Amino acid sequence: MLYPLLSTNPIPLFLSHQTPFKHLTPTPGRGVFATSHIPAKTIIDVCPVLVLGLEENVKHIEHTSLYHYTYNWPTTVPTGQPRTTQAVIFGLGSMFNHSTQNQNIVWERDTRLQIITYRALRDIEAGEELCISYGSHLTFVEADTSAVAAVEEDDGIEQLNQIHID
Ligand SMILES: C[S@@+](CC[C@H](N)C(=O)[O-])C[C@H]1O[C@@H](n2cnc3c(N)ncnc32)[C@H](O)[C@@H]1O
Repeated sequence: MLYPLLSTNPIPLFLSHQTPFKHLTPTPGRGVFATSHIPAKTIIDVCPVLVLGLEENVKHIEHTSLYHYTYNWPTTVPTGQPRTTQAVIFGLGSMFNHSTQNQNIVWERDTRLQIITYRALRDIEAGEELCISYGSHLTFVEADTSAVAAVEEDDGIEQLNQIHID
């Protein structure tokens, strides 16, 4: 069953439980797929986020399913020290699966505007799943067990530096 995602987004995408690429290990659950060619550097989506309080996250969210749909988000405690909390991503951002081997989407936080921008890392062909990197501290076993570990410091903060944006 394919769910078209065209109503609010000009990029041709669909949400599905299946990958049409048999040589790729399918990721569990739903994922986002391209319905036609997407050129490198295309902005896929700009998603607003809900930044969770540190205490709210530890006391509540970590004990719920929502925990699997949050991103690390930098924050500052009242004493001025930097800390990492979590943020809920609205829209497509919560539906991208992780891939070490086949990452084709990069993302960048804007902590002032509280948004995340997703962009094509390279040309993406019709039928390919759009995958991001969740970084190196996964809370699940990656479906593609042949994947090599992600670079330790790569938690997505500097990912847009990997591509040159004109
Ligand atoms: C943000 S959700 C992604 C959407 C999710 N597949 C769904 O159907 O709602 C993150 C969850 O997807 C699963 N997931 C994402 N990438 C994966 C991968 N490479 N291998 C195994 N599970 C993955 C994990 O259960 C993870 O906690």
